[in-house]
Amino acid sequence: MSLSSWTFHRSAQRALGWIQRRCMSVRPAESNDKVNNDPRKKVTIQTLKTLKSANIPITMLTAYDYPTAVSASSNALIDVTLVGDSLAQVCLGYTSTTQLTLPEMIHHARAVARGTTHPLLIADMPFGSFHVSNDNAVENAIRLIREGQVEAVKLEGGEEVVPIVRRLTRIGIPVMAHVGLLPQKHLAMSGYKVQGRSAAGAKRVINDALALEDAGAFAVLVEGVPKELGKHLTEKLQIPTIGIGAGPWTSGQVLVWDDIMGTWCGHKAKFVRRFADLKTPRDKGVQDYAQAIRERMFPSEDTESYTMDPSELAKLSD
Ligand SMILES: Nc1nc(=O)c2c([nH]1)NC[C@@H]1CN(c3ccc(C(=O)N[C@@H](CCC(=O)O)C(=O)O)cc3)CN21
Ligand SMILES: CC(C)C(=O)C(=O)O
Ligand SMILES: [Mg+2]
Repeated sequence: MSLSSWTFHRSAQRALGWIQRRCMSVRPAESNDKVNNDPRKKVTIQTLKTLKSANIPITMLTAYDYPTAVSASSNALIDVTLVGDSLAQVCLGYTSTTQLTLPEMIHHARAVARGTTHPLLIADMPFGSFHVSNDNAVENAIRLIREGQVEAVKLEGGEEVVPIVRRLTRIGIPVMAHVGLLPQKHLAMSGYKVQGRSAAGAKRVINDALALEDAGAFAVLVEGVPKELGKHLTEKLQIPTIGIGAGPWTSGQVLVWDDIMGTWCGHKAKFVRRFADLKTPRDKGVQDYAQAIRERMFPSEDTESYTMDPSELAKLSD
């Protein structure tokens, strides 16, 4: 594609996106003027801080490919799109997130980036991509930004990842921290268990979160903790908290795409709410399609087939 037609293509795409988004829903009217009611307006790290201070819940949803990214961008209500390493399980069929590689994450992040408009775009740093050394963590975070085309990275861990978070934020890579239940540690923890139920456990999570805020994290994701701890952390931290299984009082909430759509067939955690049931109509679509072929009901001779001019057809048997 030539440079001028490429430029035209991009600006036409942008204009089309603008028109589409203008036609889509905006936030409820009762929200105040701090809210991003303008779907053309890009959500930034500053937006998230403003939302926390205005006490307006931050909305975050995972996406793993172009169509899910387009859907997550389809109205102004979603603030953040996360290319979570849950990608491993819900999209790639691995048994855990520890099996996901950095090239796989980059491949999906790029696709999500192509479909993302106003939401802030964040990718998880996969297991092993930030543990070997600080230099290696920086290299891999740069790959996610440059090749994966995301705007920030998220990484799991407490005090042990503070030096990495400090290094990344200092060189201008925004970091979302992730504390509480850490799925990448399921092997060491013998499963997925709610964290911080005891006072001592809760203090560990609080100290982790405070250290990560001090290291420069712009927000902290809090997974699988009692609701009281979710509230306490949100009050104690300056930066926004995004909860998943952390109760209703965090600065925002996140869930996995397939969990809200009802298409995930594996274990359903207590914190999951299905907001749609797409599995039933999806599987019925497959069944109806196959059945129509078997019964020679597809394709229709009239409306779904091409025709040949009869005179040309006659020549075939000459
Ligand atoms: N579909 C899906 N949704 C997710 O939220 C998710 C993934 N996959 N994969 C990556 C991680 C793994 N996550 C998980 C996995 C299991 C539990 C879980 O079974 N929790 C128990 C806690 C029991 C307890 O300690 O009391 C539960 O029953 O809710 C929680 C989070 C969250 N992430
Ligand atoms: C569950 C969310 C928080 C996540 O980290 C993921 O989707 O990988
Ligand atoms: Mg994750």
